Amino acid sequence: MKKHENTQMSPNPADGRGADTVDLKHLVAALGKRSIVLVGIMGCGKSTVGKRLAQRLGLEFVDADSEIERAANMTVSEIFSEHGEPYFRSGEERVIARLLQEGPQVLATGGGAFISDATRSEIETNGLSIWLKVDFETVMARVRRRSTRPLLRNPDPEGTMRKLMAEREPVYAQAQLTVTSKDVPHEAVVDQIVLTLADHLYGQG
Ligand SMILES: Nc1ncnc2c1ncn2[C@@H]1O[C@H](COP(=O)(O)OP(=O)(O)O)[C@@H](O)[C@H]1O
Ligand SMILES: O=C(O)C1=C[C@@H](OP(=O)(O)O)[C@@H](O)[C@H](O)C1
Ligand SMILES: [Mg+2]
Repeated sequence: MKKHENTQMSPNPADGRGADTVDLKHLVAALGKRSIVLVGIMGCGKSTVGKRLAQRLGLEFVDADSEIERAANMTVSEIFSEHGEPYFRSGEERVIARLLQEGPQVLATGGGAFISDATRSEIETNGLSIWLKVDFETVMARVRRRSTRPLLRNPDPEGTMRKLMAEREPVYAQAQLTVTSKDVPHEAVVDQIVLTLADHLYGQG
C-alpha cells in the first residue's frame, strides 16, 4: 500500500511515483562516501526529517548542532549568549568539516551553516546537499513552539524570520537538490527526499 500518495508537496520532480519503488541499497551505494546534507531555514525539518531519513536508508544520522553542543559542553543558546555568534560560527565550520569526513551518513546542519562559503565548499566536495524549502507561515508555526533558537529570541521573531529567509534563500537555492515540504507527516517528506535522490543519482524513481 502506498501510504503517502496524496501528499501536498508539489512541485517536486519526483511527484506521482511511490518511494517504495526505490531500491534503497542501490541508492545508498550510489552515494559512495558522500553525506546527504540537509540545509534550510530554522524549522524546515532538517533535524527531525534527517533522523527519519537516516533510519529509512540505514545510515548514521548526525546533527551538527548536537555535535557542537557536545564539543563545547554547552547548549547552542549558551554558546550564543556567552561567546557570541561569530564564535559559534567558527565552531560550526570546524565541526561540519570534521563530520563530512565520516560519510556516507545523513547530516542535519544548523540553518546558518550553509551561508558560510567555506562550509558550502566542504559540502560540495564531500556531500550531496538538499534544501528543505518551506514557506514562512509553516515555519513560523513550527518555531513558535520552542524557544531554543537564540536568533528568534527577540521582540520581533517574525520580522527576523522574514529577513533571514530573504537573505538566505538565494544561498539555500545553491544546494544540489530542493525538496518542498508543506505540513505533511515527516515520513512523507522522507518519501519525497528518497524519490528526489533516486532521480538525481541514477534517474530512476
Ligand atoms: N514535515 C513536517 N510536518 C510537521 N512538523 C514538522 C515537519 N518537519 C518538521 N516539523 C516540526 O517542526 C519543528 C522543527 O523541526 P526541526 O527538524 O527541528 O527543524 P530544523 O532542524 O530544520 O530547525 C519540530 O517540532 C518538528 O517536529
Ligand atoms: O539559522 C541559524 O542561524 C541557526 C539555526 C539553528 O539550527 P536549526 O536550523 O536546526 O534550528 C542553530 O544552528 C542556531 O540557533 C542558529
Ligand atoms: Mg535542527
